[in-house]
Amino acid sequence: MESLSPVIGQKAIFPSTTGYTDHDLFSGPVRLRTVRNLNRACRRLRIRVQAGNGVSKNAAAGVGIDFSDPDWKLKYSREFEARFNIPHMTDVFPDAVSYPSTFCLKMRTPITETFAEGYPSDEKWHGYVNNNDRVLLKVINYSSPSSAGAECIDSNCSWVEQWVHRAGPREKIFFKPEEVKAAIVTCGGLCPGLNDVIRQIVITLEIYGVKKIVGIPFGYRGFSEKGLAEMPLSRKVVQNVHLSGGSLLGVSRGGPKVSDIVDSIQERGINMLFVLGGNGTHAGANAIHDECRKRRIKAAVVGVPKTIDNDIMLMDKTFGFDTAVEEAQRAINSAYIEAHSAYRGIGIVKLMGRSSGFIAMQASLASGQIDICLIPEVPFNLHGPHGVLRHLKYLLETKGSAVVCAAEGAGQDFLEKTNAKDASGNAVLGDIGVYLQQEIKKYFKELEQTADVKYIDPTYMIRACRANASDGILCTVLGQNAVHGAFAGYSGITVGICNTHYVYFPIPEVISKPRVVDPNSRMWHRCLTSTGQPDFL
Ligand SMILES: Nc1ncnc2c1ncn2[C@@H]1O[C@H](COP(=O)(O)OP(=O)(O)OP(=O)(O)O)[C@@H](O)[C@H]1O
Ligand SMILES: O=P(O)(O)OC[C@H]1O[C@](O)(CO)[C@@H](O)[C@@H]1O
Ligand SMILES: [Mg+2]
Repeated sequence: MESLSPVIGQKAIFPSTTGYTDHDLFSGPVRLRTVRNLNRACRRLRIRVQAGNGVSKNAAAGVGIDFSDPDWKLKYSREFEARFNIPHMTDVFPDAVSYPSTFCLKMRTPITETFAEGYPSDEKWHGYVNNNDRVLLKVINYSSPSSAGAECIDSNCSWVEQWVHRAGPREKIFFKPEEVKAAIVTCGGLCPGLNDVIRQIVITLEIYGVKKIVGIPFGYRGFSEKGLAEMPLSRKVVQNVHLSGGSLLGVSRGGPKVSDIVDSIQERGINMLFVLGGNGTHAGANAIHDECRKRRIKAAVVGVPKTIDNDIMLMDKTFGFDTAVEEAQRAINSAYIEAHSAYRGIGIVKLMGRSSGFIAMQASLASGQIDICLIPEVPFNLHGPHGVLRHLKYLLETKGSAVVCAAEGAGQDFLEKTNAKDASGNAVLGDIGVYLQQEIKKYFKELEQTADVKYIDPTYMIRACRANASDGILCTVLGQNAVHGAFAGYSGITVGICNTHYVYFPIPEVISKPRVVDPNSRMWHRCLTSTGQPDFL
């Protein structure tokens, strides 16, 4: 089929031409100077958005689509359906046999040891999800490309429905529970909720009747490193693990080649693999899925996206993000109290967020204590008449104190590049927090003005904690749905929440690029409104 999607995994997007309205920005009392600055911000933001914001929106728009074709919408929908098709075991094994699901909550007979009497099932139970059920990926019908945050396919912002697969238990399953050996692995950095997801996967597997469940220790490394033994898992083992942060199984970056991982999967007889991690981990999971197909191994590889950075495409949020934001507020509050109590105090908080400023933006919004929020997606000047330093001077003169929240990926252009990489190949970033602290001190020293600068770096504290209630629930649903997806015979998929519903995505679609804050989104505009910060360009 002719490719109609402009860029795989990327929607064709027309940028807003107006950015935001005066009403949106000036709904609260704003100082005159700030109004002037915000006006300038509007103009500059507009220019920047049109220039592309890193992701060249204009360049992506309409590429490959013949809008003069009266059927272009139909073709786009078909192409979309194909892109978001979720790989199934029957793609490779057309004769794969299905069985009535052993997941049936209505007939609560205890799971028998052997299923010798046949699988428990209840055909009248309406708790299953039909394979043809779909969830709408985009729910806003933008009337114009100039609407804030508009993501359009054509220049009229025509409405084209985009459906993705609904997650949940299916009536037919493609694995006999007694033949399943399920493994769980957690990779990358820590994230609140890892233990909650592990727990739910184990509990749900047991409900299906699976007896062989193991944890692979310390991420993908656990597949190859000697001395790292599988950890047997059961409801009893995981019962209370969600009460603490971290990962029961341990995490790591780097590790063996995909072919070595698949060798190990074959040797161990694993036929269900649940992979908890971020974009790198999912790239690995997809490669494992591909390699299993190549070798004609009947295995289901299912991901559960984990990242406090919230940088995974297409989903409302990833688990752990809410908790990280909540924890981040504690650091912001401390910085605020320090700054507020000091004579001409300035507090700086650096938060995680390698390429996405979601934590910094949301924590700034939630706390209401931030005067300047700096994120990787929005460039800024430190020096000069419109720079951050000049604004800090203004804040000290008018408010007496100021608090800055910076995402770790912000302002990297100011820092010396080292080309250093971590074990997974991720760039090691310079410390923007330390740099800001130094530059602020220098600036006020040169002005011969007092500035009491306090720097807080709560980095690991915001992700090493236990999941909060909302993340706990999200983890529960995602963990359960991961198991349902595997039993349904899907592989190379990941689970997510989409417009409050739960869905399965093919892995490549969610890792095609990092999800970033759209500087033209209502949320970033709300953040600017809340902080009152000007454009720093
Ligand atoms: N393209 C890839 N193909 C195969 N494996 C990969 C790929 N990228 C990363 N990995 C593996 O995935 C694991 C986790 O990757 P990484 O350290 O980048 O964390 P992540 O999953 O992106 O999570 P985080 O959000 O914490 O960064 C590592 O073991 C790494 O070797
Ligand atoms: O120090 P570590 O464990 O490599 O993790 C740091 C990284 O993990 C993340 O939290 C998730 O990718 C990033 O924001 C951060 O750069
Ligand atoms: Mg990553």
